[in-house]
Amino acid sequence: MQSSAIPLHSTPVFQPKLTNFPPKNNYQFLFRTNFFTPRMASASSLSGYYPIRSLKVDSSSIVTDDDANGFSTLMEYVGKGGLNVGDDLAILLHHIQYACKRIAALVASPFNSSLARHIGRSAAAGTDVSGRDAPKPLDIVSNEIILSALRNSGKVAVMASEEDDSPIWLNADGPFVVVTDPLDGSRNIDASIPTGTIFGIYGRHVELDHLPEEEKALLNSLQSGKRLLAAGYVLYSSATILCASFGSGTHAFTLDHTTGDFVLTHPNIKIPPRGQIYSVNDARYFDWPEGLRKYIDTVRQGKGKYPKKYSARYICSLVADLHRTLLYGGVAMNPRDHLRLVYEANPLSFLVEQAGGKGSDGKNRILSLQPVKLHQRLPLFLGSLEDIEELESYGDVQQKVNPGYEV
Ligand SMILES: O=P(O)(O)OC[C@H]1O[C@](O)(COP(=O)(O)O)[C@@H](O)[C@@H]1O
Repeated sequence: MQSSAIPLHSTPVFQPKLTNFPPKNNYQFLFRTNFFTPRMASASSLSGYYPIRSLKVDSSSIVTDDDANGFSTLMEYVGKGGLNVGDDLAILLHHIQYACKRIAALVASPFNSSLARHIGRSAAAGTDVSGRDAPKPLDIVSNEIILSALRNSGKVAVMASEEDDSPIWLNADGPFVVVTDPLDGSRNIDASIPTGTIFGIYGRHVELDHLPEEEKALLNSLQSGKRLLAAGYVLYSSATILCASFGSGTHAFTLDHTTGDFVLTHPNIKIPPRGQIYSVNDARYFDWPEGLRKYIDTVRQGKGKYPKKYSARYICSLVADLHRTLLYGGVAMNPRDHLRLVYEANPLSFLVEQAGGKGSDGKNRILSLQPVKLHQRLPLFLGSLEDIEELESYGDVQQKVNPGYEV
């Protein structure tokens, strides 16, 4: 139980010095935030971590409240008074959360469109960035931020990112492999619609250590979702929320901008077994197979197993659509081959399962799939256990017609 004595922080009011803005020809300011900059964090610089050990945690020992403050931060939660995930993973998380605070600052910055133009020009030299799926400049910047955080952690052997053609080999001694979509939903960014970062963490396959770098980087990145040690997303919205699982429940932490800490606000999220919301781009209705059409027609008329008329909600930003689904229940889906197994479907299915829900491609459990290609795409259905099972019972729910859409 959270203590009711949550301290109220006074928000500092900064007087902008108008003469300083915008800074002249210098976009570096966008990378600076008021948060602490971790360099190479070490176990001794992060108080209270036990030496490295496996991720088997005793959830009965998890401390969710800090006596002094009435809340616990992400780093306290994973430290020795909480989950005690071990030094290596705690250090890695420290760097990932810092990277996400930088991305949060970037997407909320009044200058991000100038940055987009600036970086867009350099990225465009010799490259066609006009296509719908072409990386947006903020994708590229976010990718760089995550890459530098993982490198600085010293704990990552390989990073595989949706933004890169191939995985990047970082450190032969790094115990972890990180897969990531650094900025999902970035097509929404110019309208300030929520976006998110997704990440999954695996152990490095030591038995592959003898292989050439390129080969072991790829094989380490193609691990089945069943092997995830931890996964998470960060939602950049009216609040910045880091939602993570280390294999013992799904927990969400909200960024307190006054302290720079992610504070535990949603311990042990349990997705309702039924929701009353479906989330899909239903302009695609006429490209859907019969089974999916029937399912949606049925639930929106209140004729499904749950006799309520379902409502539609679709942000078109996977992290935001999933976050709502975790809290309110229902189904978030993209029935066409669009979302990526490695960077999106696996980490998010892990979180959903840890919250008691289900992640499916319409036929199979996502976490049981063996990725064969790094950028493999598939239909994705995430949500309440009973809703997903009902949807799967319609059989024919994967959209095969995928013409590529203009918006
Ligand atoms: O165009 P659709 O099929 O509605 O797809 C929308 C989905 O695509 C995404 O924008 C991801 O696309 P990208 O991986 O190409 O960025 C999700 O955030 C969103 O859920």
